[in-house]
Amino acid sequence: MIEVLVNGASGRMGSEVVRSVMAEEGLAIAGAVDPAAAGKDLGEVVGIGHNGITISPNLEEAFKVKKPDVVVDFTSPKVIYENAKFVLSHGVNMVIGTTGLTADQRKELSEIANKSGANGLVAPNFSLGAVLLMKVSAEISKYMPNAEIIELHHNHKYDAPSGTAKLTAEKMAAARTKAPEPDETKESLPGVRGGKYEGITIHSVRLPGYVAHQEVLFGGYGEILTLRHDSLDRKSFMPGVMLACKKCMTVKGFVYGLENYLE
Ligand SMILES: NC(=O)c1ccc[n+]([C@@H]2O[C@H](COP(=O)([O-])OP(=O)(O)OC[C@H]3O[C@@H](n4cnc5c(N)ncnc54)[C@H](O)[C@@H]3O)[C@@H](O)[C@H]2O)c1
Ligand SMILES: O=C(O)C1=N[C@H](C(=O)O)CCC1
Repeated sequence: MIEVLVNGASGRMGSEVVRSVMAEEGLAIAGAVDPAAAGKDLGEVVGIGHNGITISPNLEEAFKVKKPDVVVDFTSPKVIYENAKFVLSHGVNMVIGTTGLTADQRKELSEIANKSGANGLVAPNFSLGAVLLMKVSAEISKYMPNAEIIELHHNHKYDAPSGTAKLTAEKMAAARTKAPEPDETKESLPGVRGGKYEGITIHSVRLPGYVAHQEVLFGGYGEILTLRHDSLDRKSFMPGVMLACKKCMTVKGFVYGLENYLE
C-alpha cells in the first residue's frame, strides 16, 4: 500500500484528492495538512464522515506522526517552494499540482531530490485533455507559429497566467521552426492585448462559474484553427493525480508535466 499525505487537504483540490485516495486501490491516506483546518477530523472536513485522522497544521508536525511514501501538494504559489524543499530534503516522493514554481526553483528542487533520492512530478494540469491540448498545440506551432492563448478560470485563482498556459506557451515556442509575425496594434488601454511569452500572447480571464478552461488560437493564411479544453469538474484531475502517486514511487528523477508519466 502506498501511503499518501495530502497537503492543502481542506482546499478545493486537496479535499477531492483525499476522497479519491481513499477510494483508490493501492493507495491509503497517511496524513493530511492544512493550517485552515488543523486539529479537525479529516473525514468530516472532506464530507465523508468521521474517520479519526486529525489534520496537522504543517508538514513538520505531520511527519512526526507518520512519514509518508508520497506527499501530494495542492496549496498555494506562495508556499509551494518551501513545502517542496521540506518534503524532498526528507527523501519523500512528491506530486506537485500547485502552480507558481519558477524554472530556477524547479532546478533547485531537482538538485535537492537527486541528493536525497526522492522522486517528484510538477504538473500544472492533471487532466488528460489538457495534456493532449498542450501536445497538439506544440505540434501545430511547427506549421502555424502565430498563436494566442486564452485561459479562463474561477475568480478565486491566485495566479495569472495559469500554470497550464505557461507550459503550453513554453512547449509551443520550443517546437516552432519560424518566428511568429508581429502584429501592428498599438494599445490605447494598457494591458488590453494581454501578456506575451516569446511572441505568444496570453489572456487570463477570471470569472465565477469557470473551473479551468483553455483555448489556443492559431492564425494562418486566410484560416484560423481553434483548440479548446474544458475541465467542468475537479474530478477531471483525479485520474492523473492517482496515476502520479503510483508512478512517482518508481520513475526516477524530478520531472515537469504529466506527460512524463504517461509515455
Ligand atoms: N495541477 C492541476 O491539475 C491543478 C488543478 C487545480 C488547481 N491547481 C493548483 O492547485 C493550487 C491549489 O488550488 P485550490 O483551488 O485547491 O486552492 P484552495 O485555496 O481551494 O486550497 C488550497 C489549500 O491550501 C491550504 N494551505 C495554504 N497554505 C498552506 C500551507 N503552507 N500548508 C498546507 N496547506 C496550506 C489552504 O488553507 C487551502 O485549504 C493552485 O496553485 C492551483 O492553481 C492545479
Ligand atoms: O483552479 C486552478 O487554479 C487551476 N490551475 C491550474 C493552472 O494554473 O494551470 C490548472 C487547473 C486549475
